[in-house]
Amino acid sequence: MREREMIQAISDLVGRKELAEGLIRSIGDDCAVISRTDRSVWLLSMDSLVEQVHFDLRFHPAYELGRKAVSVNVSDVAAMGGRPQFLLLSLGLTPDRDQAWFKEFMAGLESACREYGCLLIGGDTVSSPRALTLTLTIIGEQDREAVIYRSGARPGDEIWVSGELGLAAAGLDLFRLGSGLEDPDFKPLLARHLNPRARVELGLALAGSGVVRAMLDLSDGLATDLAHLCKESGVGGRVEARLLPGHPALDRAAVLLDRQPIDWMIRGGEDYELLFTAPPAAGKTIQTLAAGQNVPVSRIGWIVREHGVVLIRGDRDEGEPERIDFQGYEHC
Ligand SMILES: Nc1ncnc2c1ncn2[C@@H]1O[C@H](COP(=O)(O)OP(=O)(O)O)[C@@H](O)[C@H]1O
Ligand SMILES: Cc1ncc(C[n+]2csc(CCOP(=O)(O)OP(=O)(O)O)c2C)c(N)n1
Ligand SMILES: [Mg+2]
Repeated sequence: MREREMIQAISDLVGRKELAEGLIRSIGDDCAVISRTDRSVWLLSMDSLVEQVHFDLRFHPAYELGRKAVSVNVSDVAAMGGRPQFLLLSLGLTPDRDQAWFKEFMAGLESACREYGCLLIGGDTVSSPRALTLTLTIIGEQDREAVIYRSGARPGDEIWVSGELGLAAAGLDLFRLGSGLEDPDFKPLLARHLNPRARVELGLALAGSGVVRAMLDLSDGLATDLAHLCKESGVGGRVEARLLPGHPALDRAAVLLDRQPIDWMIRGGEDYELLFTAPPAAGKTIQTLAAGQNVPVSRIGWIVREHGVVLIRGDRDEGEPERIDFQGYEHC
């Protein structure tokens, strides 16, 4: 059974029940949404990092791992346009982790918490015989009306993405193959895998703007995450390859490793950028707002009525369209 089918089965099982009092959104978005006050809601999500699945301790320093564990969780709150507030941390510690490692890990975790303005308020500590596991629960908040769901995209919307795509996946491949690790040009790629940052301020600004119809964060890669957004919205997406935001180092790494940059950009995963849709008239507002945050944003395609996610290579009219739905990272 695949990861997607498993989550669907879980959702079908518990989704049959009526929404409990105060529950606004359960399984299916980046966070569950629960009523907080008349005007505001809590946003809740959890993400695990598992040794050998999400990180390799041979090249992942403890400090950066502590930061990443926080950032990937905070990113799910940013994806709803929320403000991160509290964290719970469950540690499954293997016998090979010494005190120096643990101190560095906690220093990284603490620095990220400080940066995002959230507090660690509890958790659990257990032993794990083989794989180190780091599971965090994040709690954020936002005004009820400002929360941005995956389900709001409408035909005619433009599709936007923050930052650049594919860097973390390229960095991971460099680490795996032990290539180019001393090359200063590749630093941004390696750093993006080890220590991504969540786009909290941009998410908040987009939520405040009122012009964004749907949003999520990119963890599994554009091909999968845009498919999630489209499925939840009951629409399809068209993406133009030439509009995807890359990075000069991606092209160099692709030559070195004999890979295609576009594969990293659409299938690689762990970008932790925001993917969102808005009507064309909102384009100016979005550009101005992102410029104010010093975050690049790119319009990469548009939403259509017909289901499916299609990549257009070459020009809009003559490129061969290619279905890419759910071609990103999958666990099972
Ligand atoms: N084991 C599970 N039990 C209940 N809900 C789950 C489980 N795994 C995933 N989900 C829910 O399914 C949705 C998709 O999960 P996931 O793909 O991990 O989201 P994301 O990529 O944003 O972290 C989320 O709403 C999440 O809360
Ligand atoms: C050692 C190692 N191998 C492979 C990967 C690549 N990888 C692992 S999980 C993942 C996708 C994102 O993780 P996931 O747990 O699916 O995050 P979520 O969608 O739940 O937020 C990727 C690209 C990695 N980061 N480290
Ligand atoms: Mg997410």
